Amino acid sequence: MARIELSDLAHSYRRGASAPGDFALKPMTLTWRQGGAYALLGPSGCGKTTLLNIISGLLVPSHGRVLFDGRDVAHLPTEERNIAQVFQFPVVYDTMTVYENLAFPLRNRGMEARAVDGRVREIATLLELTGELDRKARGLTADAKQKISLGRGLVRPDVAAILFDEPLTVIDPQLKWELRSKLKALHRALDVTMIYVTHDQTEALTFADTVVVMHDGRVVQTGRPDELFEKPAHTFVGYFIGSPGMNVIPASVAGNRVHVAGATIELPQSYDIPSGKRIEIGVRPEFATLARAGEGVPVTVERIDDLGRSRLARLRLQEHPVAAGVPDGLSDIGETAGLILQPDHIHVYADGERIEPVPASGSKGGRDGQAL
Ligand SMILES: Nc1ncnc2c1ncn2[C@@H]1O[C@H](COP(=O)(O)OP(=O)(O)OP(=O)(O)O)[C@@H](O)[C@H]1O
Repeated sequence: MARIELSDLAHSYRRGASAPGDFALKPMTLTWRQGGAYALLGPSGCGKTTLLNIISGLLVPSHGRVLFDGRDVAHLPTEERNIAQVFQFPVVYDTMTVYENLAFPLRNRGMEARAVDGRVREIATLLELTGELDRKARGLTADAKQKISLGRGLVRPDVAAILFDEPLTVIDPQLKWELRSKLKALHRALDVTMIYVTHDQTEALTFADTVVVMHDGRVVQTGRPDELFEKPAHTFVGYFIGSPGMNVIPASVAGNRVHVAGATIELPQSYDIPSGKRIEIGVRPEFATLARAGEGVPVTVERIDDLGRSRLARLRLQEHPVAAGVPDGLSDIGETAGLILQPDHIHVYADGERIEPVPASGSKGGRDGQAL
């Protein structure tokens, strides 16, 4: 078990890389605490696998250090890092029984037979594989094989961390729910650091205590699922998490006043707006409400989606798409309408980064690296 620190880490697949665009991973400093359940979340191509491969030892970073409990392992191969990995597709020995597959990583490390048996049965119970232990892996379904792969990843009691790379991709949707909650329970039972890579926000938010959101080779936010929802640190996080995502609207902000499309909204706090940056406000559809024309910010109605228990308006604010709730009593909605944004749920962004309101005390904190 280990605390994993990535210190000034960056990676480029190109030789002589210098421009930011050359880097699959831009410089980052992160600490993953022992025993945490982490999800590494981001769209395809944002650098998740690159980061995971650097932690596991499949890739040597072009810059920076990878510390396991303070020891630099950046140049050590996977076998010397004490890491367990579960990949997208099952890795099982078809000719072995389920029991032998689960026992393999333990026997390989010279664990004595009685301890192997105890551990294999413990993991089999947790994954509900006890009834299958004597069956050959060959002939099992892809779902069952992936369960064995998960078991092989989880079986070693001595690992520094278990890395999961989109492990539920091949799993039937119904079983996905079950396995995800099982993984969460296993995490609690085994007290091991788990890093779970996914591009699926539901998987990330239901599995992890801490979600690390990546975008374009950078970590744009780390936080609890509710923090990512309530205070997206970057417009990308607001947009990527939530369904539909956060509305991002160009605006001008002065002190505690937001000016958008000719309307003015007073915010509960003031902002120091940096000059020369793109200023936007972000507000989730949950805190945006459709109103009659003449109220709030003028918008054009594109359509109203009936979601059964509620209605969602798809709007245009000038040329920008916006989603907002429709109050129960509002009917006969024409092409033009108004939009009410809840001031205490409006965030202000400069070049995509969230700006904190001016603190009442006037003190500002600095930040070096991120402790996850
Ligand atoms: N072996 C490689 N050689 C060159 N470029 C690579 C290599 N592997 C990845 N890249 C590039 O690095 C960037 C990050 O890729 P990476 O696979 O880490 O992203 P990802 O978030 O895991 O995406 P996906 O979910 O599609 O695997 C991408 O631009 C990709 O094209």
